[in-house]
Amino acid sequence: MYMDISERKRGEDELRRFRTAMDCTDDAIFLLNCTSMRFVELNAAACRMLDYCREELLDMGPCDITAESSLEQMTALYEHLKANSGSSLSDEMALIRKDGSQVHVEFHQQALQSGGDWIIVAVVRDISERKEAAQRLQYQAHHDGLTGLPNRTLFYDTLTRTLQQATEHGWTLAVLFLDLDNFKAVNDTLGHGVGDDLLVQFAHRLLGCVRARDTVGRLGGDEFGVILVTQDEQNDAAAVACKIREVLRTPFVLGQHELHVTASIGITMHPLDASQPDELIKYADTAMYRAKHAGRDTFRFFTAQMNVEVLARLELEKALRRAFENGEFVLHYQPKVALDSGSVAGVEALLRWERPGHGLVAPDLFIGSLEDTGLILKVGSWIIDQACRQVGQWLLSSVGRLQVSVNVAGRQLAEGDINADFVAALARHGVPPELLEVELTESSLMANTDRTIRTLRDLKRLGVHISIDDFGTGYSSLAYLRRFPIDKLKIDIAFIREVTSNPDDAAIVQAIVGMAHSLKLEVIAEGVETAAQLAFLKRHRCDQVQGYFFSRPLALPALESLLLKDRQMPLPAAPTPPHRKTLLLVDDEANVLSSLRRLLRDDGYHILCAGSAAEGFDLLAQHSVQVIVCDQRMPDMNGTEFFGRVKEMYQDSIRIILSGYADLDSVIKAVNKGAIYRFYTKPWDDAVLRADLCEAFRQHSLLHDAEPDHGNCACPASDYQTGSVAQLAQADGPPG
Ligand SMILES: Nc1nc2c(ncn2[C@@H]2O[C@H](COP(=O)(O)O[C@H]3[C@@H](O)[C@H](n4cnc5c(=O)[nH]c(N)nc54)O[C@@H]3COP(=O)(O)O)[C@@H](O)[C@H]2O)c(=O)[nH]1
Repeated sequence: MYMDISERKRGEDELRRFRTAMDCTDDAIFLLNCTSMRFVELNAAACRMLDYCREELLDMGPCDITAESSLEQMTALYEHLKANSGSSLSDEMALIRKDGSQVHVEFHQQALQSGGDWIIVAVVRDISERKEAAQRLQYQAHHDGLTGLPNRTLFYDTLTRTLQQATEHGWTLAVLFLDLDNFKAVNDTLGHGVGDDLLVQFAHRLLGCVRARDTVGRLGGDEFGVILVTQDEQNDAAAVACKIREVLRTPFVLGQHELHVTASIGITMHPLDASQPDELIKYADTAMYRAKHAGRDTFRFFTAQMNVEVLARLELEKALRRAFENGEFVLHYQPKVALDSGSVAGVEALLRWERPGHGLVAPDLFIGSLEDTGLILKVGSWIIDQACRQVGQWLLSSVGRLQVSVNVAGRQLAEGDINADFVAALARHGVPPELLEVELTESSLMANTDRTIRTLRDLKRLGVHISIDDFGTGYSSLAYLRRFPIDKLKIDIAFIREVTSNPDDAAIVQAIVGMAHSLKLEVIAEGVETAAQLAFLKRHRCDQVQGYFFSRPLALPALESLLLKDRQMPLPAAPTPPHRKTLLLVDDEANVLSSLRRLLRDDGYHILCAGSAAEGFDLLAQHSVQVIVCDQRMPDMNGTEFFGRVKEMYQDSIRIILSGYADLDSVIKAVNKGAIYRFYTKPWDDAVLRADLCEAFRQHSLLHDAEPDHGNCACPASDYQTGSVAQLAQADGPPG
């Protein structure tokens, strides 16, 4: 039996001719069945392009070789081509080779109907070289061919973009303009080849001075630009400028030449100096010229004030580095006094700098710089060692046991190892740990909490005492502070200054003492300067005080002579016993005070006189006063304001205004607030005033004494009926 196979042979011949024709082109050709989404035919160029063999590709679909499109996107595209059969679609995309690498292609696709099926014919051309060439051109147009840095055009574009972001996010930017000093001489004497090498090496060093997000560009010749996103405005910019100067200290090796090169740097700030890119670059250029005129190898800000500030800071930092090496730091000591006994309970070590040509410099002027530069780590360790050494020497001398507290700065706590410092110093000087105390501010505790807790627990285990300095200013609650193993709170000086006259401060101090004691913590008050503050603090059970009232911080010899003379400090006399009837008269006119004193001298009162409201507050802090008579018009504070405060701080007192004129408004307000018990106008009626004072003391005694006074007043009108002498009387009886 014979079969006619001529038809089949013709078909095979056609297919062979078709494949041969397809293989003749360098473009890859893919035929895809739209229903199966599989390739049904492809040419040798397709296999070469993607590095697959024909059989592998015939087992794959378009999604297996494209980097960017999903099946849904492909299907949608093919539906579009089917609907527009006859028209073709061209685009560029990336295909994935067998090894995962990508090849950039340009393709033309068309949909053809074949029987019941739709076939997509894709002709694909490798355009990698063209793309790379375009990219190369683009790069060359924006980069400096010698150093590879962004050129002026790209630097400008980058600055424009960064300025937009800075405006959106409220950042500050610094633009640095750098020019190599004497570069022309290098070119002229050593040749341009050496000059080029120098520029390349300089560019590398420059890149090492900035963070990844900053931009370094070559603006032309030996001029370079830097864009910095700053956090601390001029300090960041100055720090980078210093770093650049520092990296230039190492000589450049150029062939057989070794060159010392410096740069002049100008700095502008956005938004301070300008907000437009060309202005910022121009001003930085101007500032760079100022740096050149200042002698080269330096930097200048465009704004003169910044130069003053930054240069002064840098000068200070340089001097501080020398100070440590030259042993210019010393410790002074300020006594802390126990309020139950009056004895010196310990001393605080306070850093001082004996700066040549400047005398003794207070720490407020340099502690910040020690922290900024990180020098505080070395100086802080030295302070701990010095304090332990001193305690050890005292133990061996007639001074004997004395606790020393040491301030520890935030950065020291966060980055140093104060525990190791104490372990080493205590051992070195043979000192019992309980004779050392650390003072830490609330704010330094708030940062880096976990590490701080570990450090403080270690210190506590060691036996060193822990005190919170400047307490009350750090917005932390006592509940928060309980996480730290604290022994003592030091109330900030801000609350002590007006503690005797400001009801808020008085209330805060009382609350701190009360809460601290309930948590078994000791309390010390700092900045105590007056007997009144001292009396107030003693009365409100503060444990210790420190301040100029007893002693300023002293150099070692002065402290030792104080300690050896008498460790007992004079405490204020005990307040007037409450059973004595104490009357406070407050008037700025001395003759009024002496008339009143004369009038009342036989009535059995302990009379205190104050010439101002301020003196009145001081006397109130130091005595138990039951009745106060105050003038209304006084220069420092009027009577009603005075009594408004007194009412909050000494609620039991009975308060009487004696006025030469009637400012009825404020008096009525004060009466209604319960701040005033009686109001008299001058001249007063002697008998009435005496009788009323007598009654006021009686009322006070009735309300507040365990054993009320039943009338031992010497006043002739002691049986006088209350109320009848008052021009104005408060509505709801005596305050209390
Ligand atoms: N990290 C470190 N900080 C230290 C160190 N030594 C000091 N300091 C801190 O510097 C700040 C200023 O200290 P100083 O100039 O020594 O002032 C202290 C006292 O002189 C001052 N003081 C004391 N009594 C009074 C007073 O009655 N009135 C008044 N106006 N000032 C007074 O207070 C300062 C002590 O403060 P404190 O530490 O909070 O107890 C200061 O913040 C120091 O902490 C150090 O070695 N390391």
